[in-house]
Amino acid sequence: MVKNSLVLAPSILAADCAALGDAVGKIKNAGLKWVHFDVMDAHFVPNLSFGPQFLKRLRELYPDMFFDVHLMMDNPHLYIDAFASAGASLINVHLEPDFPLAETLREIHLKGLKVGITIKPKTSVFELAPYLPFVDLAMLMTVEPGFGGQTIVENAHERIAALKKLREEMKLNFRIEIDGGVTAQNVSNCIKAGADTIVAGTAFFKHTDELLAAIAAENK
Ligand SMILES: O=C(CO)[C@H](O)[C@H](O)COP(=O)(O)O
Repeated sequence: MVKNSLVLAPSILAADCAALGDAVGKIKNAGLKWVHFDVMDAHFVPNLSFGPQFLKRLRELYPDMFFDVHLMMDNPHLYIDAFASAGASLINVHLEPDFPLAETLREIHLKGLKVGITIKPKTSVFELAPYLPFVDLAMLMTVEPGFGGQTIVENAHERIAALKKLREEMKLNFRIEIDGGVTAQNVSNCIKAGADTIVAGTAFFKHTDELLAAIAAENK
């Protein structure tokens, strides 16, 4: 059975956008290594966020942090080079848009980065299967992507458990990441269902101590 270490990846989407450097500092001071970057193109999702130049500057300030880059974009393959050069540690692309997905996963891997794939809440977990042998991490969006601060979808636990079962059946060991609506109150059940990599924006930046305590309780 796969037992990946538990990782909390705070999303800086929920931080003060005028002080992103301080936000990464807060993550580091909490003893965490992963930082989640939500990149939005106003096409795949109805919102815009940050581009590679933000990542590049934060990489200069924080050379040792793990930058988990979630591309919510229709054409993510056109930006792999830019985000890799800017300092991404992992690049995560969605399954849903029409672009050369398999080639893009290979390109991310060949650049020496960790490879992630993501699905929206209404996409079947089983659609991930052909790509799972080629990724280090599979992420389930637990809200409709585009905005922070939403409520977690009702079937999050079932979807996490289904992905965990698929991972066991396929004898793989990719990480299972969840993103959206995670709180100190619901994180334990998500971890029990099989999530090992937790993205949290609002909960981390607004309720830091409660979230860290809830995760620490599951990490014993
Ligand atoms: O990908 C995202 C939105 O598309 C965010 O990462 C996600 O919603 C996390 O934010 P919060 O923890 O505030 O729900």
